[in-house]
Amino acid sequence: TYTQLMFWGKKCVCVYTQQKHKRPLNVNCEHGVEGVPHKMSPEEEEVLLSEEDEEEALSARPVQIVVAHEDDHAFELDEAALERILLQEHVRDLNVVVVSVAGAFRKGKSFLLDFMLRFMYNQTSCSWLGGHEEPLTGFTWRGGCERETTGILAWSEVFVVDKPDGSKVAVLLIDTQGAFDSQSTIKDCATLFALSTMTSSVQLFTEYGRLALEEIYEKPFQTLMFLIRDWSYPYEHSYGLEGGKSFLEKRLQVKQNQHEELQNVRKHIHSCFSNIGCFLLPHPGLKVATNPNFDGRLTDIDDDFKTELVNLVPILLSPENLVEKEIGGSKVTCRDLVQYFKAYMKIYQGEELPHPKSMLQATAEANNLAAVAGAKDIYNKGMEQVCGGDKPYMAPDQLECGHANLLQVAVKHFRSVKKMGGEDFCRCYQEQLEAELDEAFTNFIKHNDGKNIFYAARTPATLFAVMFAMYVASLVTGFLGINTVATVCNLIMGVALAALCLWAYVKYSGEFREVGSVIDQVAETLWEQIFSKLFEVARSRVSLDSLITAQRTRLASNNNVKKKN
Ligand SMILES: Nc1nc2c(ncn2[C@@H]2O[C@H](COP(=O)(O)OP(=O)(O)OP(=O)(O)O)[C@@H](O)[C@H]2O)c(=O)[nH]1
Ligand SMILES: [Mg+2]
Repeated sequence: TYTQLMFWGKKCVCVYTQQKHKRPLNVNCEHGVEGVPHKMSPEEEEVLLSEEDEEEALSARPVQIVVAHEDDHAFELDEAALERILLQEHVRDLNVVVVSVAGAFRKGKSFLLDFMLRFMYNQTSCSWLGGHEEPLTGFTWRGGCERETTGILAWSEVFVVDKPDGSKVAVLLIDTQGAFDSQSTIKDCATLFALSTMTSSVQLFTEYGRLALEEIYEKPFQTLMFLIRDWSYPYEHSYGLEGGKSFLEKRLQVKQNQHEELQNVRKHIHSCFSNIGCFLLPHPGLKVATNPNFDGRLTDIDDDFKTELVNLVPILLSPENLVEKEIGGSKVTCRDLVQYFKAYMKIYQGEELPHPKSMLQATAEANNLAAVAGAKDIYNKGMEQVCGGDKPYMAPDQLECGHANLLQVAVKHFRSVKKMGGEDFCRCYQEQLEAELDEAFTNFIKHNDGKNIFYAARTPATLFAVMFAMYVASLVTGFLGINTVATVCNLIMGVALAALCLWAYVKYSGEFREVGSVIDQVAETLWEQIFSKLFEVARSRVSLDSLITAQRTRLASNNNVKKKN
């Protein structure tokens, strides 16, 4: 599932109405309570610091994957951090479930994610909500009216969950910078919404969804869950999923007298998501909202809120409800997700608000790149089996045969993956794949050659052979009295000897490597021009002999048959 949660409160709606072009669904709810500024004493800060240190030491923690640069409103993907999380051996090939929370700032997104973390860590226990006096930790949250989360963070531990159908999926939890704070521009908000959730900036998003639909005829996004907090009308729509459903149905109704823009949003949203839900969550109580010393412990939270939280989190995260993320109708693995992140990030580097079309192109590009990466992986794994580091040297023609087979398998895999962008677009990536595999093959050849002891001994052997040939030639020519030729031969022998000594020194010391490689190159040329040709002649003679013998035996057996007849 690419599950999105969106937060709406009264305050957020006010901000929306001021930005009339970015106006999303007209979801309203009142009593949006803003947290109270929490001024920390130096001692508290110290405690916090030491807690931070402790957290650093623990392996599981929030990791910044998209960094927001305040001065120039730019976002930067920390590729290394993202890869460290998603390319871990045990998850990289699993289909991924991305649960991300986006919405207005200061609405308790990080706070909610921390309860999700508790669920992920204690799924099997019915008391996953935690101890009554236990402070809430995980993604950093706090009270106050200043924003806390910036950029995008992911939980460093990707959870591996067994689904009831026996498959394993990887669950990634993502926290995003809140939108509509006083420092962010509209582009910042749109970028973050689109990046982390690809849903929350409704206009950009629904437009993108429509374009994507033209091409693949399937709903491009999976689950969108509106989470409405501090719901205070349970007598009209009850708390939870049922009440949320009836409320949302009312809000998503298309009416004749509505502005066209509002009508479009409502029409598109249904065609974009396979599953739209809404959950009405009660107010967590005044201690949560106004007490600066509130640390997330359950005793300070209202019972109604806790009851609904226990209903909400499993709806999103229990194994039977986890649906893998799909793009263009095919499931996305953790490895693929890295490509999508990179591709989407690229289009947000420009000055302008990204055009929906470019987002579609980026998806198509990432689709193809992910398929290329998958195919390359199949090829590399296969070649490792054929001629990996622990395998002995193999004959070049056998190696070539292995390469040709695996190339075919890899290309077949690439073609079988469902991709966007059309045939011509895919062909470019197929060509890229083939070129990359050819390059990989050259490396495999070198690696294989390195294992051939004679290959390593080629340079000294060639030099020895030159010396020997020159020695014999100088003896013969000296004997015949052609002294000039004998001297030249002696000279060449001397040069070959000096080259041999120099080569041995370079190999031993690792110094003057350029000189070493020149000697290697000269020796290789000599080898290829003279010695390998000699070998070939010898080999062809051998095969000629064997051909003749085979012919003779065939003739003999023919004669025997004739005799018998
Ligand atoms: N009124 C209300 N407050 C809540 C709710 N959930 C959490 N809070 C409080 O909201 C405050 C902000 O929580 P955060 O999780 O840091 O909020 P955020 O949305 O991540 O904020 P940014 O990272 O700044 O965007 C905290 O004091 C929470 O105790 C809720 O359902 N209703
Ligand atoms: Mg936050």
